[in-house]
Order: sequence, then C-alpha cells, then structure tokens
Amino acid sequence: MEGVDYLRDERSKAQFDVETMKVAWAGSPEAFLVCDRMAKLVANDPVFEKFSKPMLGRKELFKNTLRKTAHAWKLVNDLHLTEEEAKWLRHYIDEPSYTDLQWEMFVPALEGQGTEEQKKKWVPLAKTMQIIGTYAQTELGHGSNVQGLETTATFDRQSDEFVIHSPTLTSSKWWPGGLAKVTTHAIVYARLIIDGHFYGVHGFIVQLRSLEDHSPLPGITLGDIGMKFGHGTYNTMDNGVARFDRVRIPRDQMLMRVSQVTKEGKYMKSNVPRQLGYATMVSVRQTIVSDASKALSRAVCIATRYSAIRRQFGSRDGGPETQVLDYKTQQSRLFPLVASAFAFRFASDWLKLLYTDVKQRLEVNDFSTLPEVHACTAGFKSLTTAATAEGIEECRKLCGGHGYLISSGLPELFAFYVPACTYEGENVVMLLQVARFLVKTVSDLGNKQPVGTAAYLGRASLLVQKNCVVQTAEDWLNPIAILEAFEARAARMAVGCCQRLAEFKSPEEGFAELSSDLAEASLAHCQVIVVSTFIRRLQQDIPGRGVKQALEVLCNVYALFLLHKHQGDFLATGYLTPKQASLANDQLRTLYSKVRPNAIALVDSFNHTDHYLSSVLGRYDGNVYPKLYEAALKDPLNDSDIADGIHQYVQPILKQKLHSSKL
Ligand SMILES: CCCCCCCC/C=C\C/C=C/C(=O)SCCNC(=O)CCNC(=O)[C@H](O)C(C)(C)COP(=O)(O)OP(=O)(O)OC[C@H]1O[C@@H](n2cnc3c(N)ncnc32)[C@H](O)[C@@H]1OP(=O)(O)O
Ligand SMILES: Cc1cc2nc3c(=O)[nH]c(=O)nc-3n(C[C@H](O)[C@H](O)[C@H](O)COP(=O)(O)OP(=O)(O)OC[C@H]3O[C@@H](n4cnc5c(N)ncnc54)[C@H](O)[C@@H]3O)c2cc1C
Repeated sequence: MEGVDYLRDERSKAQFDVETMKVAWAGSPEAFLVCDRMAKLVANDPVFEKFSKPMLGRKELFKNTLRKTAHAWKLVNDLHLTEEEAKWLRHYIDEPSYTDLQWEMFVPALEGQGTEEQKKKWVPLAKTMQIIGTYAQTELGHGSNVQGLETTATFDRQSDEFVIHSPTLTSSKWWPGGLAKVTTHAIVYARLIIDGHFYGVHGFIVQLRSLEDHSPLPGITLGDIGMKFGHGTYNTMDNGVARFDRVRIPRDQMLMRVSQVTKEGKYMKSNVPRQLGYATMVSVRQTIVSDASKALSRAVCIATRYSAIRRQFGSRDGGPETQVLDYKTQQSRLFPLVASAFAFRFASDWLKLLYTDVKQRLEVNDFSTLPEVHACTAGFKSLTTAATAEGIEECRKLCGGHGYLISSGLPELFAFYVPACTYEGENVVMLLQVARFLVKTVSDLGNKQPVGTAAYLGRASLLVQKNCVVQTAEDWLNPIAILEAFEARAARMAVGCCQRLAEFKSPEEGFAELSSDLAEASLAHCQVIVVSTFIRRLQQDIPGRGVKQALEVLCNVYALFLLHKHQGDFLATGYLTPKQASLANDQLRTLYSKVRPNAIALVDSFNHTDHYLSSVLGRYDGNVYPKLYEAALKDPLNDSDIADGIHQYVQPILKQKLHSSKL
C-alpha cells in the first residue's frame, strides 16, 4: 500500500460525520462557509503561491509580501468582501504583513480610544487604506512595562500642539510591524507632559510619512530592526525603529476617550478607568487565542497524517511494518495536542462572546467586568500560546527527521508562531496579571461573592477541605469529578499563595518573592476555565453522527492529560491520592484507543487546504514520499551535479599532496 491508500483506509474508519464536525470546529454553518470560501480563494490563486518563499532573500521576501497584500486588497474591493471575510483572507494568505497591524491594532486603537469626533475623522481613512497605521508602543528599553516608556509628548499651549520627542536611545520605538517601510501613520504611546508635570502614558496619532512620495516626514528617523528568527516567516514583515526629534502634531491627535487636554492645557480625566488605554491589547489578546487553535490544528494535522503513513518496525514475515500512529508513545504525545486544538477553539469562541459583551458595556461606560475580562484574555493568551508553541515543536519531533525539513511546513510554522509567547504581553508578565486578579478575589472573599469565571473561588473554603471521590478509572469520565479536581487544585493553590503572602512585610514584597508560585496558580486557574468551557460546550446541542461522542472523548483527553502532566500540583495540594492520579492515567490510555480510529477524520475536520498547510508530510492525499523527493529535487543545490565552489574549495583538498608525517 502507498500513503494515498493508508489515508483512504484511515478515513473509512471514522466513527463520526466529518462534514458536521467541520461545522462544529468552525463555530457555525455560516462561519464554515466563509472560512471554506476564503481558504479556497487563496489556495486557487497563483499570486498566493508560497512554496518558493524559503529560497527568497530578505528584500524579495518583503516585496513579495507587498505584492500579495496589494492583490488581496484588490480582491477585497473587487469581490466586496466583508471585514470578516477579509480577515480570513489575510489569515489564509499566511504571511505576516503590515495589514495585520492596520486591522488588528491601528483600527481597534482608533475605535477604542478615540472620541466620537476622532473616530469619525480617522476610522474611515484607515478602513479604506488611505492611511496605513501601526501600533507604536514598545521601545528599545521597555516593552512589558508600559508605564516605563520614555517617549515624551509635551503640550505647547502657544501653538496648540504636542511635541513628540525621543529623548534617549532607549526611547526609540522598536518592533512595531510595518513601521520600517510601509506605514504612513502610527499610534505612538508617549508620556504626556504639561507645564513640566507628567500625566502618564497616552496614545497619539502621528503621521510618519508623506502621503505624496512616502518619504519620512522631517524630524522622523525610520528603519528596519533586522532579520528575525526563522527565514521566510516574520521576515516578510518590516518591524521597525522610529526616533522623533521634536515632531509637532495638532492637539486633537491625542486619543482622548480616556482623558483630554484642553486648549488651555488643562488635563481632564473622563470617568473611564485609565486601563481603557490598554483596551487594544485586550482586543488583540483575544484574537491571539483564536489564532493559537488555528496554528496548533495546522501542526497536528501534519503530524497526524504523516504518523498514519510512516511505518517503523513490527514487520513479521515480510508483512507491513507498524504505523507509527499505533505506538502508544506517539498517541500520548499527539492526541492531547489534537484535543488541545479543540479546547482552544472552544475557549476562543467563548472568549469572543465575553469580549463582545465587555465591548458593549464599555460603550455605555459600564466597566464592572473589565478586570475579569483582562485576567481572562491575559491568562488565555499566555496558556494557549505557550502550549501551541510547545505543541508545534512536539509535532516536528513526532515527524522524525523529515519534520526538520522546511518542506514539512513545521520549522517555518514554529518560527512564525513562537513570538506569540512574547508579543502582546510577555506570557509570564500576563500570568502575573492574572495573579493580581486572583489575589484580590481571594482576599475579598469575606466581603464579596466572586462571579463569572472566578465563581468557583466562592466555594474555596469547601474546596480546600474536600477530597476526590474517584474510585475507578471509569469515574474519571464524569465531568463533575474532572471539574471539581481542577477547581480544588486551583483554589488550593490560590488560597495557599494568599496565606503565604500575608507572612511578608508588604504585599509587594510577598508578590515579588512568590511570583513563580503565583504564576503557577494563575495557570491552574486558567485551566479551570478552559476545561469548564469545553465541558459546557458539550452540554449544548451538537448535531451529526458521532460528533458529540468524538468531542466528549477529546474533552476527557484534554482534561486528563493536563491532570497527568500537572499531577504534582494535584497531589501536593492534597486533593488527589496517588492511586486516583494513577487511575486517571489508566483512563487516559483507554481514551487514546478511542481517538485512534478517528484520528485522521478529526484533523480533516479542520478543513485545512494543502496550500495553507504548505507541508509535504501533511498532504490531504497522503502522497508523501514521491512529493518529498520531488520537493528535494527543486532545491537550488540540485540545479547541477557539480555545485558552485566544488572546483575552487573541495577539489584542491582532494588533490593535495600530503607529507608522509600527516598521513
Ligand atoms: C489575522 C490574525 C492576526 C492576529 C494578531 C495579529 C498580531 C500581530 C502581531 C504582532 C503585533 C504585536 C503587537 C504588540 O506586541 S503591541 C505591544 C504589546 N505590549 C504589551 O502587551 C505590554 C504588556 N504590558 C502591559 O500590558 C502593562 O504594562 C501591564 C499590564 C503589564 C502593567 O500595567 P501597569 O499599568 O503598569 O500596572 P499595573 O500592573 O499596576 O496595573 C494597574 C491595574 O490595571 C489593570 N490592568 C492592566 N492591564 C489592563 C488591561 N489591559 N485592561 C484592564 N485592566 C488592566 C491591572 O490588573 C491592575 O489592576 P489592579 O490590580 O486592580 O490595580
Ligand atoms: C514579532 C514581534 C512583533 C511585535 N510587534 C509589536 C508592535 O507591533 N508594536 C509594539 O508596540 N510592540 C511590538 N512587539 C514588542 C512586544 O510587545 C514586546 O516585545 C513584548 O511586550 C515583551 O516586552 P519586552 O520585549 O520588553 O520583554 P521584557 O519585559 O524585557 O521580557 C524579558 C524577560 O523579563 C521577564 N519580565 C519582565 N517583566 C517582569 C516582571 N514584572 N516580573 C517577572 N518577570 C518579568 C519576562 O518574563 C521575560 O522573561 C513585537 C514583538 C515581537 C517579538
């Protein structure tokens, strides 16, 4: 049999209806149709070809992306695509470009932090791409600590302008996407100074380049920050540096939803919290969670298909060898990642609802749920990006040696994905934000009953006393038992941290000293929410033959895999006995056997095109070896039998006459 037959055979074993699972993955029939149409539009358009990317130099990579982005914008207009469709189009084009910043950060920053008047002026210009903007917050010297930014915006009462200035080398804006060569405008974050007084960091709309000839405006120095990790992925993007030498902008270009500066130079605070200035980051963190499920689904799709084709050992009497997918070790590394992709998908659907809700509330100045939404977006961003980055690397290893080839699609996916652990809030820094929320919630238990995602902490006094009642491996299939185990572990970790915090001289000192434990407690809290979201999703109506059952298996795999991975926490906090932890692992092995016949169908449900996967190992048709061979032959080194440099550098060595002492 060939790879093609192996996958056909695997598909015939599926115990659920793949077409309905595709809809469950996409979120709704409508969402599925949009994704499917956009994926095919990109896959069938030769402009979006990407197999030649690994061979391009930096300048060509960048220009190639400009060309694709211009073509995409033409399609958006010619085909009258909606914003949602255009977002999927960008996603499937699969190349970081300045438009990510335009649509994911510049427009949301204008919409979220601008006044009605500002939005009316700037948003239509941005949405029609008459101006192209970026989000210029990070500096050479500070990224995580936003309040530590050094760029200044000094109000000049006489001219009714702000003077934007980079006073030090470390105040140079550093990293913003598109800044180096493309963007005409930026939201520049700077310390506001009026009459020598500092009023904190605010966002300012600054024009960077002439709209006539694209040259940088006077007083502005712009450049690229250099090549980044990997080859053809983030190097398509011109992440940039900007320095400002007393650049003047009109007063009405400070984003003034949160606070205003009057003509007279009076600083006025609205009744909105200053954290609203961070709202764009909350919006993007939410998008990043959804992106994690996509990136992980892509990696597991490649690794699962290839694992069904790859055979090693186990041949008897000249018969076929064992598919590596049948090895329990392969399953125990791969299936939890398949389950995680689904878990993150449902978590991101839920987070989107939570975010939509807070957005509506913020519009009518209801800020009550902002702390919880901030904690959820920050925590989920950290949890999902860390697990996805690790998961992609695991998938590379699951594909053995071939996983290291660029043609497997995995090295470039990894290089593209890993910065997600850093940008939009470094992951540990984000967990510490969750920790602040947890400590506040636990410390306030006597006065205030927690709600929403923290509601379980209202039962903390009970959860720290109760013990797990599981007696058999089957008991671990009960969602109530699973959820209580996660809640008890998280509550015990959070309460334990709070008790130890009280032993320090000051809360700040305690927080700093216990920050590792607090980050672990935060992760445990986020896992409660992801697991409970998966469980709740299964309580909804899920149509289609066997779809719900297949998802139930994955939900249990996800939860019990986490329980097994973090069994140290579950045991140390005393909720579980070693016997119960071992029963969970027994159940996990059984569950892997239930995933096995559905493995290929599950990854088919992601509906990824071969173009999107850009992987010879993950091809839908399974024709791996001939195509791997074909891809290798296309390498420029194979253009001739005698490569450049052989005559010059190798032959002289071969032909040298050695002295007998060196023989
Ligand atoms: C097609 C798909 C495309 C997908 C996505 C495209 C992305 C493109 C790729 C890359 C682009 C990347 C862009 C960037 O990276 S932009 C830069 C991002 N930078 C950061 O994320 C900086 C992280 N730092 C911070 O957010 C803050 O400095 C901080 C939260 C770490 C600390 O804030 P600070 O004000 O200094 O102090 P406190 O810790 O004291 O906080 C005060 C108070 O405010 C609460 N809070 C903090 N942040 C928020 C928030 N966002 N919303 C609501 N509330 C917030 C915090 O919890 C404290 O509350 P308290 O405990 O009650 O006092
Ligand atoms: C590909 C990419 C694209 C980007 N795009 C943009 C963009 O468009 N616009 C923009 O403004 N920025 C952008 N950034 C910058 C990005 O937002 C920052 O790099 C990020 O916020 C992390 O900040 P940092 O680099 O200062 O890291 P640091 O904060 O210096 O982190 C270094 C280490 O210190 C630790 N650390 C920091 N603070 C604490 C603390 N309080 N407690 C414990 N540990 C701590 C971190 O955990 C980390 O291990 C981008 C970055 C990348 C990689």
